[in-house]
Formats: sequence, C-alpha cells, structure tokens
Amino acid sequence: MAKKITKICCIGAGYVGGPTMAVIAQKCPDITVTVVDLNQARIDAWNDPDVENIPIYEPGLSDVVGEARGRNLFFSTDVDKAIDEAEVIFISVNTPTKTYGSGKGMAADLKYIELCARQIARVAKTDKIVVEKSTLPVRTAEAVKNILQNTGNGVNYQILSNPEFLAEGTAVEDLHAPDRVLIGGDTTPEGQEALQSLVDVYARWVPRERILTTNLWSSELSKLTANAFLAQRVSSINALSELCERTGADVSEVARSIGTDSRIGPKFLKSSVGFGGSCFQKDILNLVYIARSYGLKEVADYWEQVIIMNDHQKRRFANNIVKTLYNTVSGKKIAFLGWAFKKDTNDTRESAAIYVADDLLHEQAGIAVYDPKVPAEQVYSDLDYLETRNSEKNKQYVTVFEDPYEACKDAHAIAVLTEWDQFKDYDWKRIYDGMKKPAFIFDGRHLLNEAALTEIGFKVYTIGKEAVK
Ligand SMILES: NC(=O)c1ccc[n+]([C@@H]2O[C@H](COP(=O)([O-])OP(=O)(O)OC[C@H]3O[C@@H](n4cnc5c(N)ncnc54)[C@H](O)[C@@H]3O)[C@@H](O)[C@H]2O)c1
Ligand SMILES: O=c1ccn([C@@H]2O[C@H](COP(=O)(O)OP(=O)(O)O[C@H]3O[C@H](CO)[C@@H](O)[C@H](O)[C@H]3O)[C@@H](O)[C@H]2O)c(=O)[nH]1
Repeated sequence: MAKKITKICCIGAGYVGGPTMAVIAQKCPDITVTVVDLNQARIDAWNDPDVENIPIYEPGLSDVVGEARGRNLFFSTDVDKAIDEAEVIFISVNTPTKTYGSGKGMAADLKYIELCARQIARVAKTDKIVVEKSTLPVRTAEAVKNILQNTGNGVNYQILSNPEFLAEGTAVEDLHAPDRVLIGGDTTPEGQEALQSLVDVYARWVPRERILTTNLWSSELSKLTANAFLAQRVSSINALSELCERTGADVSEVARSIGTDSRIGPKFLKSSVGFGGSCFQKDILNLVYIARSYGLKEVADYWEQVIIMNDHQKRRFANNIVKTLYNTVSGKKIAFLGWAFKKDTNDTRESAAIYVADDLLHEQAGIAVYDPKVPAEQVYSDLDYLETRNSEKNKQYVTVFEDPYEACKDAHAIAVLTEWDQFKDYDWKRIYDGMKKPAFIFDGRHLLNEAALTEIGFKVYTIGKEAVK
C-alpha cells in the first residue's frame, strides 16, 4: 500500500513551480502545498493580496491561486521549514545553459539542483520522496541520490523523476488536462511504492491511463526528447518557409496539406520568426552535449541542426527587413508588435524579438516596441543581457510604448514578432495613415490578414510566402 501524501513542498516558485503546485493544491484540498523560493520579491508577489498581481501571467492562473491560497497553498522563503515538514519535495529550480567552464554554452547548469539536494540532506530528519520536476540531463538522479544518501543521518530518500510538459500561455489548461503525466522511479519495491504515492496524487484529477510510469532514466530522457521533437517540427517547417518564399508556394498551405496526414498531424507546423522560450534551445543544446559526451557525433550533429536552422530563421527575418527597406534601416523607425516569445505570456526568455532587435540595432535602426504584457524594464534587460552594446545605447535606440498606435506612428515598417490576438483587430487604416510611405509590414507570425492590409496600401511580407514585389 503506497503511503498517502499530506504535505508537499516545492523548491522554486517560477513558471513551473508556481502553476503546477497551485493546481495540485486546487485539486487536492487535503494536501498542504508550500512553495518556497530564495527570491523574496517573487514570493511577495505570489502572496500579494490582489491575486491579479501574482508574478506570472497565465490565463486562468489567478483564479486557481485565489481558490487555494491560504487554504492549503502557501508561498514562503523559509526553505528549511518547508523541507523539514514535507513528505514529498519537488525540485523545480532553474537549469539554464552553462555560461562558464566546461560545457559552456551547451550543458545544463546543475548548480541550483545540487544546492537543493545539499539543503535537503542538511535539513531532513524524516524519510522523504524527492521529485525532480526541473528538466534535467539523463542520469542526474544518480548524482542527487549520491548527495542525499551520503549524509549518514539515517534518513531514507526515494528519488522520482516527474518532468513537466506544460506550455506557457496554456499552463493551467495543460495542468488540468495533461496529455500525460510521466513519473520515473527506481525499480526496487521502495522505489515503486514512492512512485505509487505520487501516481495517487495525480490520479485525483488525471485519468489513470494518462499517468505513465517508467524507470528514472527513461523519464529524464523523455523530457529532452519531447522538446527536441517539438522544436524539430518548427525548424522543419521554417526550413520549408524559405523555400516557399522562393518558389511561390505558401507555407501555411503546405502545412495544412501535410498536417492532414494522420501520421504527421496538424500541430506544431506553424512557420514563424523562430521558436523562443526558456526550454527548446536549452534542452536541445543539452541533448547535443550529452550525445557528444558519449562520443555520438552523428546524433549530436543531427539535433544541433534544429538550433542552427532556428538561428538562421531569426537572422533572415531581420535581414529581409533591411533588404526590403532599400538596404538601410539606419535612422528609420521599426515598430515591433510583440516582445514575448509567444502569446498569452509575459515571458520573454529567448524570444525571437530580442535577436531580431539586436540585428536591426547593428544596422542603427530605431526600434519602437509594444507588447501588451511585457514591461519596458524587461525589454531593456533582455537587450542588456546580450552585452552587444551598453545600456545607454539600448535606451537611446529602443523605445517601449504603452499604446500600439503610438508605437507605429511615423514608423517605416512594422514587424509582428508575437501572435497576440489583439493585433488582428487594430484599426489598420489608422495605423497606415500615421506611417511613412511606403508602409511595410513584416508578419513573422502569419497573424494578419494580408489581403485586407494590401488593400489599405501596406506592402506586406508574410513569412513563408512570396516576398513583396
Ligand atoms: N518554463 C516552462 O514552461 C517549463 C516547462 C517545463 C519544464 N521547465 C523546467 O522547469 C525548471 C524550472 O523552470 P522555470 O521556468 O520555472 O524557472 P524559473 O527561473 O521561472 O524559476 C525557478 C525558481 O527557482 C528559484 N531557485 C533557484 N535555486 C533555488 C534554491 N536553491 N532554493 C530556492 N529557490 C531557488 C529561483 O529563484 C526561481 O524563482 C527548469 O528546469 C525548466 O527547464 C520549464
Ligand atoms: O507551430 C509552432 C509552435 C510553436 N512555435 C514557437 O515555439 C516556441 C515554443 O512554443 P511552445 O512549445 O508552445 O511553448 P513553451 O512554453 O516553450 O513549451 C515548450 O517547452 C516547455 C518547457 O520544457 C514544455 O514543457 C512544453 O511541452 C513545450 O511545448 C514559441 O516561440 C512558439 O511561438 C512556432 O513557431 N510554431
């Protein structure tokens, strides 16, 4: 009989820890869920009396938090206390690409994971189930186990891998009705018992047949593999988008045509200015690094091509703006509609917009940004992070607007970088009247009605369609 869980702690109150724990607390009112983080400001925001001010924008999330917070969902910076009291500890801290030392630019930086493991080892006095929620290289559980089991204080640990598959912008929907929940554990009886305890938590709202159980290594590797396959589809359709632009084929028609083949399927075939987000690039680089470290050159090269194609797509979008605007954007105003890496999120990590902006700034363009959910400080911090130029220069050439019409006023061109629905409903005649002529639109998201805009007078370039004459 698996032990019934009553107290859960989650280390890391970010894009994954916050929403996943909020949903567990919502669905299991008899389980106390405490989410902890070192970042005081983030925890304060999760505890903000006005639930609309929680630090992550996700449709439906404030309702879930509003329902459970203070009842059985708590946010705190007291990490030791939460570890001490919990039976199950989720580790949901960031695992970014390493920026130093061996594996720099490729491998996952596991220092935050190791710190968590050491903290658990130091604090725990009773047996714990430790769950890897963060995305990790295959065999990380071995290292976590080593750290935990060598403390010699008599505490027994079981390590489970329970990777998260939610996508931002649809996190609550994905958590309420996941395609699957994946849990990996040791094949020993104790491992299987721990695994069953966690299965029982999810089974409160997820149909049993959607809860998959595997060994630890399959679970860890499945997460990297899922992201690699998804990103590969985007790079594949983006590769074809360039060929479409040269041949008169329309990439959205090609995508529709192949997507109706049930073996291919219609999802994740939307050509774009390039995928962004905190996961795809990081996880594929990690996969490439792991393959190289096992000496699997062809395997590594194969997956690396997904990233190479994505970088090419971002760059060629920027190059096309320069080329179309008579080979110079120096001193011209280019309005960016969207900065987030996809719609319905305020997350900008690895957003294509950052790299397109950087390329245009090299060409001395002035950039006017409007995004419904991204504040100005975030835009500047994303550009400063690249360290291409100093902060003053970024501030000098980039202006962030709170009104899209102001952002587009007097612009030579508009670039659509994020597929926010509201962009479709703008008064495009009004925008056209306020712009320099010819007025160009570069739609990197297949969002706008090309025919209607052309009728108004715009010169429209939609990614994956024949270029503007
Ligand atoms: N963002 C996503 O959509 C997504 C989806 C699936 C999986 N993942 C994976 O989940 C993990 C977390 O991603 P995220 O987007 O939530 O990251 P995030 O940066 O939003 O959140 C991580 C949090 O962990 C905190 N933290 C780090 N070390 C800590 C420590 N020792 N003690 C307490 N708190 C600590 C940080 O302060 C931060 O608030 C990553 O491995 C990521 O790859 C992310
Ligand atoms: O047809 C498509 C689909 C997506 N994208 C882009 O790809 C990026 C990633 O989108 P998406 O996967 O929807 O969002 P993420 O929140 O990054 O979610 C991915 O990464 C998460 C973190 O690991 C996983 O949990 C999810 O399953 C996985 O979809 C975004 O820039 C999208 O605009 C396209 O360009 N075309």
